[in-house]
Amino acid sequence: MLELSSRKVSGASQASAARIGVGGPVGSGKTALIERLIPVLRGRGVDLAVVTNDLVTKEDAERLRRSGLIDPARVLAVEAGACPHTVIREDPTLNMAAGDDLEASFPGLELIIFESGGDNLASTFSLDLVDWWMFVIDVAGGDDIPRKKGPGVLKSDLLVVNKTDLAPYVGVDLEGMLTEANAVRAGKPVLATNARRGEGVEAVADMICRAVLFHA
Ligand SMILES: Nc1nc2c(ncn2[C@@H]2O[C@H](COP(=O)(O)OP(=O)(O)OP(=O)(O)O)[C@@H](O)[C@H]2O)c(=O)[nH]1
Repeated sequence: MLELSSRKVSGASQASAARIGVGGPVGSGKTALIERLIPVLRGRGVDLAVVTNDLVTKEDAERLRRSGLIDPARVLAVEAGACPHTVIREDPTLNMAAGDDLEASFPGLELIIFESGGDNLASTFSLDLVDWWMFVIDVAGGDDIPRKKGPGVLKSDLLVVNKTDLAPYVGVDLEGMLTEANAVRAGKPVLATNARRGEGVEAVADMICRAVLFHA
């Protein structure tokens, strides 16, 4: 804890990496979206690293390390061991420490992406951990998800509706779902993606670059 406090104090005089969260229900496509974002952001010159959260394994971290998209040393895993939101909201100490380790190992790091373990619609990130966070839902989860107004849908800085390609197969009116999502979020951004094919990922990267990294 002492080390974490020191980082925050010293952070005032030295640039530290922006920290963003990626949350959402189980299987909505959080890792798939991150796999798509990594090359797009790196292509724009963003120096980045990733912290994954899983319940009792390091599955997502191992998947990213094997992907060839990023130096495996830039991917750290946190095992939540409990409800995933506990370690991104109630007590994010383990994640903060993982972020600090990455910053110590990679001076000049500009962005750290924290992927939450799959959770429910009430999941949110502590702003002690991240500066900005997105919530990823998917079309196959049902077009009523925005209407249910869970905190993840309402409070996230960006809502991503993923798996747009599946809409015709699960009887979802994608345009209607996006309209409802925009309505419940009262002006906060909503983007649609197909992480399998990479569609919509540039727009997500644009938002990160503008809203978080303050790139022109
Ligand atoms: N058709 C389609 N499949 C997708 C898309 N995005 C992800 N998937 C698939 O959905 C499944 C779950 O994707 P993941 O990226 O593992 O989802 P996740 O949210 O990280 O999952 P957890 O970490 O277990 O919560 C995988 O089989 C992906 O290939 C998409 O846009 N379209």
